[in-house]
Amino acid sequence: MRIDIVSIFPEYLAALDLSLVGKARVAGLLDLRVHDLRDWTTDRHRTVDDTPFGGGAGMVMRPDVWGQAIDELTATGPAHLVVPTPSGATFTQRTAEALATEDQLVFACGRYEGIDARVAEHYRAAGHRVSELSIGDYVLNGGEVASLVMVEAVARLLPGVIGNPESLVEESHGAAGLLEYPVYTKPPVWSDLEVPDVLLSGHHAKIRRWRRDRALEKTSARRPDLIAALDASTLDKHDRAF
Ligand SMILES: NC(=S)c1ccno1
Repeated sequence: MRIDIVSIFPEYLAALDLSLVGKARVAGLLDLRVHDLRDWTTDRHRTVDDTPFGGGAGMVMRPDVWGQAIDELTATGPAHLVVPTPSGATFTQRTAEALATEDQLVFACGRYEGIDARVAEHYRAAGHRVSELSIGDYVLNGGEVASLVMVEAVARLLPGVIGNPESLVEESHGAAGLLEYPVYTKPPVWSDLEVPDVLLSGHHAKIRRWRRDRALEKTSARRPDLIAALDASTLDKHDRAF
């Protein structure tokens, strides 16, 4: 997969050189490129914004500059344009799974009051998939942090990035559709708190059942909406599997 991220603060994306995503790039599992939007400007001040039509506070990012950038970055084939915005559809694990199947993602990091609406409109009309996505109901100063979040969520799903793909199944919001059960490691007693006996029993069926019950318990308490979204067959599968 190729991922392009365009920003006026490319250094914001330096975190993607680190840890699992950084290792995946070095290993060739992910072709991730970060670009400075100002490289597509043509004036001496490298201007990327202007005042909003209709008035109002702040500045709007110009469509012509974004158009030059996205045209160049999508020239090699069908790319999915992702625009992080608080007015977008909610980004979830299911969204990450869908984006992880794409050949190329282009993240357009808006700043100021956002990107001229015609950019998304133009690329939809040109046949590109365009997703305006929000990582939550709050406002950031730009799309860079949201892009970091979404790129990490997508990249970790790519083959070879996570050491043990099995761990993707039982983690929160994974295939099981639940929040993850509580996890423990050595020492067996810490701060007068003991690890649950069943986890020390070596009885794998009981451990699976205990984990399933804790996952259901936690999900029911914290995210009853996820329980409601599970169809009966999934819940039944939980009973059969644990
Ligand atoms: N909530 C999101 S994705 C966002 C982007 C910019 N500001 O907020």
